[in-house]
Amino acid sequence: MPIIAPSLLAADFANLSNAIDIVENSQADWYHLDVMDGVFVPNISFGLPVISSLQKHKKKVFDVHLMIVQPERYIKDFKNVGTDILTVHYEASTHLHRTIGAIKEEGMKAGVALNPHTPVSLLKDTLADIDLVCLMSVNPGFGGQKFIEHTYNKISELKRMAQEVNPNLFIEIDGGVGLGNAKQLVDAGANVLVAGSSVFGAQDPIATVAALKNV
Ligand SMILES: O=C(CO)[C@@H](O)[C@H](O)COP(=O)(O)O
Ligand SMILES: [Co+2]
Repeated sequence: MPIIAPSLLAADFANLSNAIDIVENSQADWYHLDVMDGVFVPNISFGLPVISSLQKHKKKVFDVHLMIVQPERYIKDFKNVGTDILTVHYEASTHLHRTIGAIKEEGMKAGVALNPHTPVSLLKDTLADIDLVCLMSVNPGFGGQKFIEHTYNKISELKRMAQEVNPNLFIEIDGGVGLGNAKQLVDAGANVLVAGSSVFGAQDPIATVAALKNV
């Protein structure tokens, strides 16, 4: 069964306690928290103070997706607000190997996200040290976008690479994921599905999470 990580970007920010209830009372496994700085991506979402407030109410895992420049500057800060898995973008990380090490030194799992245009082969020399690869299946910055079909090829290639050096790798798909493509993504090798609008935009978010979990 895939890990389901609802993205709070699609939740009602005036009613975040409802979003917490949905994650905690459903078969969701992780909170996916999209942090955007308006520089790496053309949008600004939320940051440390909001995540700190959520921390007091959560029991499940915080999967933080940093869409910011110089993510290495904030590793300790995200640890301090309860982050379990910290994902930085390949494209924003000049010294990726050092950043991965620094995340792990803080006791978090280390993730690397790839934009749709970034080939998975670029992770050849770091894959053994990474806990999670987040394949962006939309251009980062916004929820509710159309899934990019080429992602299936990237999943298969990454799965092949991981089988050799890191068979427990989390292969996370982020963007445009819903009931229409979840099974095909899992069949291709994904084991973590991020779902924003397909969960929080659904009539029954808890039932939608259950359906995604049981594809
Ligand atoms: O990181 C991002 C967008 O940049 C995602 O996590 C979105 O929040 C996913 O939203 P949906 O495509 O599922 O609506
Ligand atoms: Co994300």
